[in-house]
This record gives sequence, structure tokens and C-alpha cells, in this order.
Amino acid sequence: MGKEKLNAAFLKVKERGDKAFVPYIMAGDGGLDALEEQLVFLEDAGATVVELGIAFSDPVADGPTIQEAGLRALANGVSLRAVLEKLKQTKSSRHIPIVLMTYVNPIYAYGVADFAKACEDAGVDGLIIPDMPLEEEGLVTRELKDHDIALIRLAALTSTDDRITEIANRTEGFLYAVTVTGTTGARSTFHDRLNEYLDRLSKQCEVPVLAGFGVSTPEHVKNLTTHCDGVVVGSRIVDLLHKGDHDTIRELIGAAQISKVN
Ligand SMILES: O=P(O)(O)OC[C@@H](O)[C@@H](O)c1c[nH]c2ccccc12
Repeated sequence: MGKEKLNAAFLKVKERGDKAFVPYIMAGDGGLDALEEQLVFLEDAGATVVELGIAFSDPVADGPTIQEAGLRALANGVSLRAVLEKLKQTKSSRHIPIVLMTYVNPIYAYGVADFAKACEDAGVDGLIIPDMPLEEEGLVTRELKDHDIALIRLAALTSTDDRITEIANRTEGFLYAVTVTGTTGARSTFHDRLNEYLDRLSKQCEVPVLAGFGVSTPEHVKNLTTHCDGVVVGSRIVDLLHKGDHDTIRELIGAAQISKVN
């Protein structure tokens, strides 16, 4: 469970000579009954971990693709409680580690201790809380530790060296290296100094460094992973899943499986 399950998944990928691929999906996009099938598909397609988003009314870090998916999920009546319940019911059908992405408000509304326990019961291994700065995380860290839920921290291109050191020291499971200044969403070009930034993070961080935001093609996956341990792909996966294009998802994941490509 938790941190160890994440560490084991990344280690397995590394030992094969591959890079990690973490697809992000919006829980309940397509209805909550589709979730189990979606998770099993991603596991079979070779994903390392799944990042599962919880729809929220005020998604400040999300670009248009994920916002729309969130609206579809909300229209399907999806809530944090319903997602955790569904994950608990379907726990035995999957092995892939699950990282939940939720803003801080729904966690408070749930109650931090109850939420952490419900995550453990649901087989959730890690958590990303994008609107929770390092200074505030003491509000959840004890409860997460008690229930063995890894807290994945995000580093921004604009983070100072001192802050990066602190984030790299504290993060659990992996370090989420945000590759852009802005919101989520497919992009065609990246920042000039991105490779340098990823190299710097990789040097400082003991757990895997994964690049995310704007990663949307097999070329992006191949290029970025020469400077880090893997990628997170959100908007492109959400879009392809919505269209039912499973082959292109397999192709994207395949770009991280270097041992198979060569
Ligand atoms: O959609 P993109 O550009 O591929 O980026 C990943 C991202 O969607 C996913 O990790 C995510 C969705 N919402 C977030 C909010 C904050 C941080 C990360 C996320």
C-alpha cells in the first residue's frame, strides 16, 4: 500500500530499462460505472500509475480539456465520496497504484481524518493537492502518514533553488515537475530551459522525477524522458478516452517503453 507500492512500481519500470508513464483521467467522465474498465485498460496498456482527478467546481490549475471533463463528471453526479466508494468496491480488479488529484476544499469538506481513512480503504496510494502550498501541508500530513498515503509535491519552473531543494526533500512517491507556467493542456512547444530544469530536479531528488503539463505526443514522451524518469499525460489522455481512441493511448504509453522500442 501507499508509498511502498508506488516505489515498487517505479522500480520495476526502471529495472526493465523503461520510463514511467502516468495517465491522468477524470473520475466519472463517461460515468462512474466506466471507471473500473478504464483503470483495467490503462493497467493492461502498460501505465505505471494512474492519476485520478476529482471534479471540482473551481479547478484553478486546469485548462479547457480537463475543465470540460470535470463538467461531464459533475453532470454525471460524481463526488469525492462516490469515487472513493467505487474504488473500494472495485479494489480487487486492479493492481496498478492510484494517485488521487483533488483540490484542498473537498478534502476539508470531507474531514481530513475521514478522508485519509477512506483513501486507504479504497486502495488509494498517493495524493496530489495542487492548491496546497508547502506552508499549509501540516494540515494533512499527519493523517496521510497514519493511513500510508504518499503526498506528491509539485515543483514549478518558477520555484527558487531553495524551494526546489525543500520540495525534492519532502516529496513522496515521485516529484511532479510542472513543465510550463500556466494551466494543464496540450501544447506544441516547451520552455527553452526545460531540460536544464529537469536535470537539476533529477540530481536533487531521490524519488523519481516525472514531467507533466503539455505532454501530448510520443515525441514529447521520448524527448522529455531523456532528462527525467517519466511523464504524466492528462489532457491528451482525457481527450482520447472520451473519443474511445484506445490505440493512440497504447501508442503514447508505448513511447515510454524504451526497452520494447529498440
Ligand atoms: O493535461 P496535461 O497538460 O497533460 O497536464 C497533466 C495534468 O492534466 C494532470 O496531472 C492534472 C490535472 N489537473 C491538475 C491540477 C494540478 C496539477 C496536475 C493536474
